[in-house]
Amino acid sequence: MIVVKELTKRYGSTLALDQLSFEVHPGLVTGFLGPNGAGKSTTLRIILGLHRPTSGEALIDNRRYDRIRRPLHEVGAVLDADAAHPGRTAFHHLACLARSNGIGKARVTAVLEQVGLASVAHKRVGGFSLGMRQRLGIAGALLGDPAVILLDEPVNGLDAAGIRWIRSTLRSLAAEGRTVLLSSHLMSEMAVTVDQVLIIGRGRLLEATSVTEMRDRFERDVLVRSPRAAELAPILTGLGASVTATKDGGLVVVGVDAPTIGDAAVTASIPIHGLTPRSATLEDVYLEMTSEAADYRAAEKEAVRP
Ligand SMILES: Nc1ncnc2c1ncn2[C@@H]1O[C@H](COP(=O)(O)OP(=O)(O)OP(=O)(O)O)[C@@H](O)[C@H]1O
Repeated sequence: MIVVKELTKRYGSTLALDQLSFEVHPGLVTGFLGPNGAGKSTTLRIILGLHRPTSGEALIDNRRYDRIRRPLHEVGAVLDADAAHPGRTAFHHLACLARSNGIGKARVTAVLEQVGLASVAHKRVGGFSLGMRQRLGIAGALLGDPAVILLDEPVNGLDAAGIRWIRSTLRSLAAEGRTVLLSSHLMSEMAVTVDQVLIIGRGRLLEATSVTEMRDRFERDVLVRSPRAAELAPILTGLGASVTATKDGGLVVVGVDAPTIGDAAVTASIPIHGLTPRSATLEDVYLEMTSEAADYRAAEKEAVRP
């Protein structure tokens, strides 16, 4: 389990993290989302002891990363798909990593097998596609069989097959009881991959919830069109709906679903000309949540332009 407690990080005058707190639980895939510059990489780097927080702390199973004696056995991370030297073979790259952590070659062979790179184990990394390099990164993260796995933007630039592979790999790692945290700035990619989402903007936590909860919460309304809308409205209100008339004579109905509205109209012999359920996509919700933070960054970049 990862616990982030009131993390604040300043880079000079930039407040990258502002009292950020959250928990990441085992057995689930958790997405760490936020627009560019929101503070995701900074947070991951602090969790991994690569940056020092200005204040607050990040704990992995109750310890700071720099207090963990055999880190590769407890935390596996992929921050950059290009971390491996292009002149080395996949096997050599992993073998070096393994040796420095007291891990044997049999484990190297096993993780190469696990990520589907066994057939190219002795090929140079320089000739690998992004998808293969990403698999190699994950193989490195899995070397020590860690309970916690952190990935920074793992699906960035991958093709559909690569994304599908990452998704199923992360799901099975979580199903084994591991804590899996991955960052992304794209909700669309995360919606089908993660169970939980942590959304940040301007270094602050905006939302911590499950994907299912987020979908339910933001299910929107039904747009109803009827030549006798004025008669239909009180009937729907009587069913517990909240009904608002639009300027062009439609009804926006919240609280009852489209079939219920249709049935009520038939019972009252009121003709219906349109019945449109409108649910926000997770992407809409995410963009709405983070728009202020994104605008702030865009404005900031605009301001420094010559
Ligand atoms: N080493 C650094 N020195 C100065 N400022 C930094 C440094 N690292 C990050 N920042 C700033 O801190 C803020 C958070 O950056 P961070 O890279 O953590 O965001 P992010 O959410 O990972 O963004 P992205 O999706 O673009 O990678 C940004 O304003 C960034 O410019």
